[in-house]
Amino acid sequence: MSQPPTAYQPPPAPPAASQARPAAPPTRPTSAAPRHPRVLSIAGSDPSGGAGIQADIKSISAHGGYAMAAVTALTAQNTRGVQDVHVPPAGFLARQLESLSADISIDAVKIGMLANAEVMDVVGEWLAKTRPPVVVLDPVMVASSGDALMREDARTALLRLLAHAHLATPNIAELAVLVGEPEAATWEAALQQGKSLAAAHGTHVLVKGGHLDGDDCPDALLGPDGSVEVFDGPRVGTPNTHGTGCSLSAALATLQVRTGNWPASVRRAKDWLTGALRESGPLSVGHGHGPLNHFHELWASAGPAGDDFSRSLWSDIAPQREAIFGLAFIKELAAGTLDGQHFAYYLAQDAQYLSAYARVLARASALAPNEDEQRFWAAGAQNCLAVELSLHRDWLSRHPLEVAMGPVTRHYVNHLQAVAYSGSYGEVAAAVLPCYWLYAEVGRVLHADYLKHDGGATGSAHPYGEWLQSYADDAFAQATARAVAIVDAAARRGSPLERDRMRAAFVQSAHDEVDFFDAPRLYAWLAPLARRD
Ligand SMILES: Nc1ncnc2c1ncn2[C@@H]1O[C@H](COP(=O)(O)OP(=O)(O)OP(=O)(O)O)[C@@H](O)[C@H]1O
Ligand SMILES: Cc1ncc(CO)c(N)n1
Repeated sequence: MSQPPTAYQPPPAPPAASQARPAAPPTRPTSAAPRHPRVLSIAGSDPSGGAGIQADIKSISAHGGYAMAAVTALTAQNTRGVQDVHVPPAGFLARQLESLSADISIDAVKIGMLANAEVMDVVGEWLAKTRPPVVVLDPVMVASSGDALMREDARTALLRLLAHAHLATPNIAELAVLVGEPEAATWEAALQQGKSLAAAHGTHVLVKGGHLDGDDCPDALLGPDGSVEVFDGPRVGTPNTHGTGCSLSAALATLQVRTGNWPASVRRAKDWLTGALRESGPLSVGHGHGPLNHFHELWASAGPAGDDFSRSLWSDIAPQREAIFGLAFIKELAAGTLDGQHFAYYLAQDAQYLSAYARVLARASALAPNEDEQRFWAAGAQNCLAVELSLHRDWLSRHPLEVAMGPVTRHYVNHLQAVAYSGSYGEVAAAVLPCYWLYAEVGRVLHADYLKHDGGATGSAHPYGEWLQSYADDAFAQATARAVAIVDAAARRGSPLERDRMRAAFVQSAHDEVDFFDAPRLYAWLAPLARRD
């Protein structure tokens, strides 16, 4: 049997000591590898998108390749099984393949479902002429559902095709058909069959343990020289195994262009596949064997879309939001029964806080990536100083109490200043957000409550009515919405690590907001000691 056509130089014989687990040499120099390998899938169509060319395109793309597809057959199938197969004339497949090789450099080919011997021979002839540097043959005969995808009389044509492949990836059943033996009942028996196939056809064979029982799901790479390398992996408890073989072989073809090393390609592809099985649940496709999540890595690291990030922040601080409305300070403020000393302490601390907060907003303004956001934060800083401080001074003039910065205010301000000093723009924006957002929320709820109970009266009956009325302010609600949108935009631009830091800064500030409302209960009694005349 002739060696498959390949672009690489034959490797030197491995030293005797490494005979048991030889490291396969690179099939091509990595430095020559294209940034986006151009990978052709020659396979059948699975309209449900989990197997066949649809899976191959996703798998190639997930590994950074440019995917192409020449369709060998149309199947009518879903996650429950294959209902029908239509095979277009083999001559037209030949036309597709010729069109591609006439124009495009093909770095790797993955071969999947070939419905009959004529189709196999067309592919074999094209491979013999084109000699792509990487050819992976997945000898698709039956799908996970057990439905036959290839007629038995095509077996010999498939064996002929093996001569053009660098790697074959049969499952246990397909392996048995290829070696002409009964299906292996054990992993060891499967390895023996893989060894003899690799030796007989001068190619690498990946024996896959997917169809065996056990907690593990090993695969093994058998070299034409008798080498055996086993790749352990956990068995993922999921019914979503539709297209595992297609996806694995397409990933291997793509990775091999980059690594030039089959064991390295198998290790990476297997780890990726395990993750794709683990993360398959959220896709919710069909009622049978659902598809894998080909893009689980990309989607996990992709920036959150729209307002997804701020929504998740808001739900992260659900306990803090609940805690605020359970505080005696908030309940008594709403009811008008709050101790005047507590209220005065709160106002005095708020004045202290706002002056420090204005500096942190000024820092956000300094870091802002555009003039719009620069202006927004600068206006916020100005507003804190000009409007809110004067409001509090008016109140404080009627509640003459001046205290030094209390421990809770100090804690909150320290956190904000630390982020302002060393954090990114996104972190600063996230750290200042709870002050806007929780204040707006508390204002909205207390104001609505106040209107309900006092019927929108002037507030003379309610000792804090005037203050509560000023609390819910449309302009402030708008500024809050803008701050939320800014944080979402920063999260989209940021890395996963930065988003984690933004979240941590945000949650810490929300904690501090709760404590801030609770501080009068704990520290107002100290205030007279700090009174300055
Ligand atoms: N439940 C599982 N957990 C982890 N890995 C699995 C699981 N099932 C299959 N695999 C892995 O998926 C890959 C494909 O193996 P499998 O034996 O299922 O191939 P196949 O039968 O050709 O696939 P297909 O179902 O697409 O025809 C192998 O790497 C195998 O180890
Ligand atoms: C088109 C096609 N190819 C391969 C498989 C094997 O999973 C399938 N189910 N459908």
